[in-house]
Amino acid sequence: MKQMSHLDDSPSTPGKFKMDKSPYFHRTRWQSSVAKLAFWSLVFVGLIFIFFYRSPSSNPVSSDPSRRSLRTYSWGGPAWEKRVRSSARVRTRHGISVLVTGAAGFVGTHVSAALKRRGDGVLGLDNFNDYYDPSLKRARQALLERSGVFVVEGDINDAALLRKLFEVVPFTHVMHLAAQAGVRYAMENPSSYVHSNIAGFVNLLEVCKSANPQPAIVWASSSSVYGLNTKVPFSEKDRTDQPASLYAATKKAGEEIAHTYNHIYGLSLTGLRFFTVYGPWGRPDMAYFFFTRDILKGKTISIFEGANHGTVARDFTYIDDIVKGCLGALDTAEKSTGSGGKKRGAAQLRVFNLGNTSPVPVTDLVTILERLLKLKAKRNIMKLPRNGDVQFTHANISSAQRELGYKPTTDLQTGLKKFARWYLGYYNGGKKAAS
Ligand SMILES: O=C(O)[C@H]1O[C@H](OP(=O)(O)OP(=O)(O)OC[C@H]2O[C@@H](n3ccc(=O)[nH]c3=O)[C@H](O)[C@@H]2O)[C@H](O)[C@@H](O)[C@@H]1O
Repeated sequence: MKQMSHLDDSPSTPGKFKMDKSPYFHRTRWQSSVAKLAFWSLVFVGLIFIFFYRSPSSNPVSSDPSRRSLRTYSWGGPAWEKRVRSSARVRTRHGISVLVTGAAGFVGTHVSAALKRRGDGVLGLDNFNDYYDPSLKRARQALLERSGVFVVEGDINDAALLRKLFEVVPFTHVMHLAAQAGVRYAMENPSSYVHSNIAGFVNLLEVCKSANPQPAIVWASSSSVYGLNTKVPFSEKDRTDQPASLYAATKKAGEEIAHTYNHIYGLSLTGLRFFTVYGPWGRPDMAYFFFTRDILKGKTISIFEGANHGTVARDFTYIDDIVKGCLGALDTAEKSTGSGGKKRGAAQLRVFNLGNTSPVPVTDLVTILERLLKLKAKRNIMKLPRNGDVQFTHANISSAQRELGYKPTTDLQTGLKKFARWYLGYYNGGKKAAS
């Protein structure tokens, strides 16, 4: 055995074997081992340094959206609680107190401002993730702060934070708009959709079902749940079991999850299927927004078309109309029936289309933008990629009209005019183009 281990240790040249016995050799070998160890340690440390320095995700917690909940947000303390309470304070006799998730988002900002304007109590919550330029979210936050809405920085996956908020304020309603949006991005980062639209939603519902009193919840579903449905206009009764993107699948899952929490815990739940919402303070990942940016920059834009040059169209819906639909849903939401996590009776469960009822081809959208910006777009017509997009959407809104008093009044031309005016103002006459 000894010989074996000796052999294992020894260099392969037999001549050197004898020298092993010399004390001098021991010393030099020890020194050279230390030098080798030091050398390899340096190489190792260097490699680690290069890896972290060069890696685009040197801060994996903040740059991987699926792990955003691991980000630590600071909240709590008497001053913080005072701000929460004051923001959520109802200022009219029949007002409601609403927790708006995704408040620094496009729809969230508009809905929060509208609620505040009419005297309701509003508290915002947003994780300010970097799916698109967070400075736009900060600007929306500043706007809300000026009108008295405090936006708490935190994630809907943070149960302790949500519980704390309900401890401080007995919210009558939750307007749940926080989500991972965007149809095409779902192929790049699927887990962020599961994280926000499924795990986050369940976490929120868990806290709501245990709250006392339970709030009524209105939340954002999507027109994308109609997926490959070909029956037009889309009615809430149509099939929604053929989603064309993971985004759509997570929104559809949300509708099923809503059913479960309504059934088991008596939570009052209303899902709103938004149809391609656009307008001032919009989302830079949406076509009308980045078409505007690229036309101003003189960059070519890709316009999708269906098979055999088929028209791709959307039922574009203006933000102010959507806001009215959201307020209508909140105002007609019945109370949840459960308490202490137990159902006491049947509760309301609804789903509504909020669209414009007049689909417009994407090519026409570009023509309107050209007129408004007084510039010719460089158009590249290409086949609709197989990455989640559907060819057209068209809402039947009779249900929302009847039950929410929803009545869209803004056509695409008028709405885009308001958007373009905002865009040019916000980005300094188009000189400072959106990133
Ligand atoms: O209605 C909805 O539920 C959805 O509306 C939008 O999704 P989408 O309608 O696809 O909106 P855009 O991404 O702005 O696309 C608008 C139209 O432009 C087309 N498009 C998009 C990108 C592009 O480079 N070229 C192009 O022609 C799309 O195919 C689509 O017809 C939102 O991004 C989703 O978050 C939302 O849930």
